[in-house]
Amino acid sequence: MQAEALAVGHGRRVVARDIGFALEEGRVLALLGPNGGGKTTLLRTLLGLIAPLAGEVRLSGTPVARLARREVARLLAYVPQASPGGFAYPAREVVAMGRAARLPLLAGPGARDRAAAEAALDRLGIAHLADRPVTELSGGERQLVLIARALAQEARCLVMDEPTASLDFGNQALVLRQVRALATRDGLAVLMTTHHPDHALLVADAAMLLHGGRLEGPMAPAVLVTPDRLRAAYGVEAVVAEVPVPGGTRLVCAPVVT
Ligand SMILES: Nc1ncnc2c1ncn2[C@@H]1O[C@H](COP(=O)(O)OP(=O)(O)OP(=O)(O)O)[C@@H](O)[C@H]1O
Repeated sequence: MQAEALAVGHGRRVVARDIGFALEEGRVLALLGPNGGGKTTLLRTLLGLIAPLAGEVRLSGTPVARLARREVARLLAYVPQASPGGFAYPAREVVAMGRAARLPLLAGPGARDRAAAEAALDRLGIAHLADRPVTELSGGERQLVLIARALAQEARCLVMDEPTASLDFGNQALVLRQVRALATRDGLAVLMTTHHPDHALLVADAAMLLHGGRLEGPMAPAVLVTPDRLRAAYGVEAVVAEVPVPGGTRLVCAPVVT
């Protein structure tokens, strides 16, 4: 996926301009930014749901605007936030819904589609949840089901809207581990929005910060995530420091509350 000289917004109101980045296979790109900074607006533009106000988004070299929705879905899979509620479909059925873009219109899933759904459940280590209604799953499990649904779509690029939102500490780590593995092991291109600069440091190859109508980056997370930038974007003091972890050290970002 590539964005070039992109301006995004609603109607005639520009939310951000001069946006440029390329997302490559095998890489995780994190999109940071304060509430109202424009992350959702940018994601919706990348998905072809709202038109760019300037510039263009290309998928496999073709402008998204020239692709039909089903073609976009074959190249790009969207993973929404896991919200409670919804219908009590078994996880297996929810994952099989990811095949819709690959089916002839009005056709039900066939053996190949069922196999792709099973493979996606397996890949995320949630095959044992296949028959459980998604409404009875934990937030982390539900998020993994939604990622599996995107995998079943067999697109090479995943766009995730805050995959760790409203997850507890353990489930955040569980989902982040899978996000990293999807890029490293499966060679997928992953763009994820996050409210946690630390998550960008933890799993992303590159990070971008959207605020004040501009996009900073992409650049290495360790270069982007600095106390000065976090103060400017979020109005908060933060420390970024090396801490020992098994096998070495890593940069950690934490807010300072006085
Ligand atoms: N449908 C819309 N019509 C007009 N303006 C909108 C619409 N949706 C969002 N906006 C405005 O666009 C700006 C960016 O909002 P957006 O939802 O993209 O930010 P965000 O970074 O995703 O925020 P959050 O982190 O809170 O989800 C805000 O000023 C918002 O009020």
